[in-house]
Amino acid sequence: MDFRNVQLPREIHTGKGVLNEIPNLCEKLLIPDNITIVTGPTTKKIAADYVLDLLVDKGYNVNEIIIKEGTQDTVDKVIEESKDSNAIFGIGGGRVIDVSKMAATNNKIPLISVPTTAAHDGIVSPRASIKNKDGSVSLEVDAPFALIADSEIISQAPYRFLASGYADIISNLTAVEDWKLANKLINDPFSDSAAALATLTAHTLMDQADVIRLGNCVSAEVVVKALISSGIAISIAGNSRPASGSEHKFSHALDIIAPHPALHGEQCGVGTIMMMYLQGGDWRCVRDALIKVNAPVNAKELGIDDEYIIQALLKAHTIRHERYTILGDRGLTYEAAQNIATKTKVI
Ligand SMILES: NC(=O)C1=CN([C@@H]2O[C@H](COP(=O)(O)OP(=O)(O)OC[C@H]3O[C@@H](n4cnc5c(N)ncnc54)[C@H](OP(=O)(O)O)[C@@H]3O)[C@@H](O)[C@H]2O)C=CC1
Ligand SMILES: O=C(CO)COP(=O)(O)O
Ligand SMILES: [Zn+2]
Repeated sequence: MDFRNVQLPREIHTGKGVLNEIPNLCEKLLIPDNITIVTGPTTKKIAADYVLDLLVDKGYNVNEIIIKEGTQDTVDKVIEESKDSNAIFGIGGGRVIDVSKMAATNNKIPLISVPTTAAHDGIVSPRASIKNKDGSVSLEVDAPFALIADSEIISQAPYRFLASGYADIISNLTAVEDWKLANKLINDPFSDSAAALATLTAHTLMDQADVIRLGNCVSAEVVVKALISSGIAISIAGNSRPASGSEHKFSHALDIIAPHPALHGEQCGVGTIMMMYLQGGDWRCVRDALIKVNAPVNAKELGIDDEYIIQALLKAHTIRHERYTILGDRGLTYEAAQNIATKTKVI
């Protein structure tokens, strides 16, 4: 029999002001004495210092590490500096949370994920993306032990992050189609329940564009809950297949090629429009939903030159080559790439 461990967070707290629940949560989770907070220079002031005071008031010894990069060197530094800690709090954006996930997994201690934006489903998934000389590598890690997502803080972040999280969820639509294709063509293991959850989450958000565009606490909570569902779909699948297909390959390629890449979810949203065109789906409907939430739908709005879009389309199939998608083994010709991007109004 094939046993697999599906890892899910044990505690999920979302809503306005949930940061204040952190001391009681620590008590409930029986976290003993020493806590490491990993944060960034901006997010330190937005949330980490506040949490640090709450924890110190509760009697904890707290060590705060401020990181600026999501590289292996940074991970190694956090592993070393948190080796005597009983838990890590990752308080910040995706980079901070991924470095925290890596360190917590390595040191076999629980990670409490405290996102300050809802820009992608990495806030809760058992994956970490670490930068290297070839761009980045996506690694399997322990899922966060708990998630504390304060919708007030998340709604006060620049609106762009929320639209990015929305687009990252919409990209589940093409990811799942790619996964079905790979299952039919090369017998790639497929999970009906993970695919159904990922697709349902994307459809639910498609219908909620008018709520998201308001950028308030309710919008933040709707996106956070969708990101949680998507992260759970990844946990059930045991890999990122339900949430990452050809559109993510395009975004990963842009991260390598474009001199100034846009946000992860923004790029995935534009990739979804083009890959859905290739898959024969209703790409106009995806485009309309992204326009409604003010997410980028073309090269200009991404702030990326047309030529980099074409180059990323040409490179996309080489990223994580073993993951079969609509791009096939050989990828696109220059003419096909140009045609897809033009037809979908991306360039
Ligand atoms: N694990 C996974 O499955 C996934 C991981 N990723 C990874 O996540 C990273 C991208 O994450 P993302 O969150 O977009 O970006 P970053 O974590 O890089 O954060 C971008 C900037 O936003 C700042 N910031 C964070 N929160 C706020 C806030 N509330 N108000 C104002 N500024 C804020 C950060 O501050 P500060 O300088 O303090 O950090 C940083 O300067 C990449 O490394 C990517 O590879 C992407 C998708 C999935
Ligand atoms: O971004 C992700 C899901 O939204 C994770 O994707 P990757 O596994 O391609 O890094
Ligand atoms: Zn993503």
